[in-house]
Amino acid sequence: MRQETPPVPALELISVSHTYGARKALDGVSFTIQPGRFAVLLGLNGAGKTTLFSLVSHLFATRGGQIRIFGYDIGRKPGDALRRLGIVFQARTLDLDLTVRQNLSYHAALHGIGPRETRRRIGALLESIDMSDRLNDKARNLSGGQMRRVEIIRALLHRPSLLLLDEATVGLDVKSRATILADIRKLVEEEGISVLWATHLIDEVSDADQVIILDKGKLMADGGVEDVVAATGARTISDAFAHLIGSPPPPPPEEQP
Ligand SMILES: Nc1ncnc2c1ncn2[C@@H]1O[C@H](COP(=O)(O)OP(=O)(O)OP(=O)(O)O)[C@@H](O)[C@H]1O
Repeated sequence: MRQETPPVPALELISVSHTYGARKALDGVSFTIQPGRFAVLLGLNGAGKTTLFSLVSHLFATRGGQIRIFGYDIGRKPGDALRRLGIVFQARTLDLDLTVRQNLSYHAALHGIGPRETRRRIGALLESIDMSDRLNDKARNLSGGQMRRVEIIRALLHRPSLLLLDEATVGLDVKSRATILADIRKLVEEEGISVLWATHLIDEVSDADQVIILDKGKLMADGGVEDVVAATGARTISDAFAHLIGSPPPPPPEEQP
């Protein structure tokens, strides 16, 4: 009988640790995300999500453990690994004095994409987020939600297979949050892209997601929503999260005072 070879994971962390001086930000974290999966990295402020993103994107060197993107070790084969990775950081990174076109073209040039192909990709991606008419607007004239969506399509310009988003909906209104989350879920469904979505908001988790819970640098749970709920003996993922981190999860922003 022919044995099926298992797919190469989109992302693999093996015993990853990171310290800032004496402070341990990540402590032996291991998990795997399979291709085409939407994985939510759930943790409160200070859990270690941004540190983890900095290691996966090679901003920091991995000193403890190993990170592989589609089988490529980020330390040994950074070019091969990073080519497959798109990333949207928590902090805003558009140049406000440049137009949408200039912000996007600059990123495409960094990835060696030619001018004609750049124009084609920018046109198609802007259309997909219904922002074709904003091509020549300065970034500073966009709303917070529009800026985020431009950052997301910028991260997709070089056609990555794995997309990382760090608290992508922070500071946005309810409608923009829902639109962005729905757009990303559509990408997973239609393009088979793999996503690691970092958030502290439990309402961004959906039943079909893989959920990875971090607390104070430690991996507390990793699995399908149903499995994580069952493993903690809770009734909902919100209760499971509260149980694992030892405090009630923060309410969604619209319920915050
Ligand atoms: N440059 C730094 N120097 C020292 N300590 C740091 C630094 N960056 C982060 N830390 C600490 O490392 C831990 C993890 O922080 P990190 O920013 O990765 O968490 P996070 O889950 O992304 O939180 P947030 O959502 O607030 O950004 C925290 O205790 C934080 O104070």
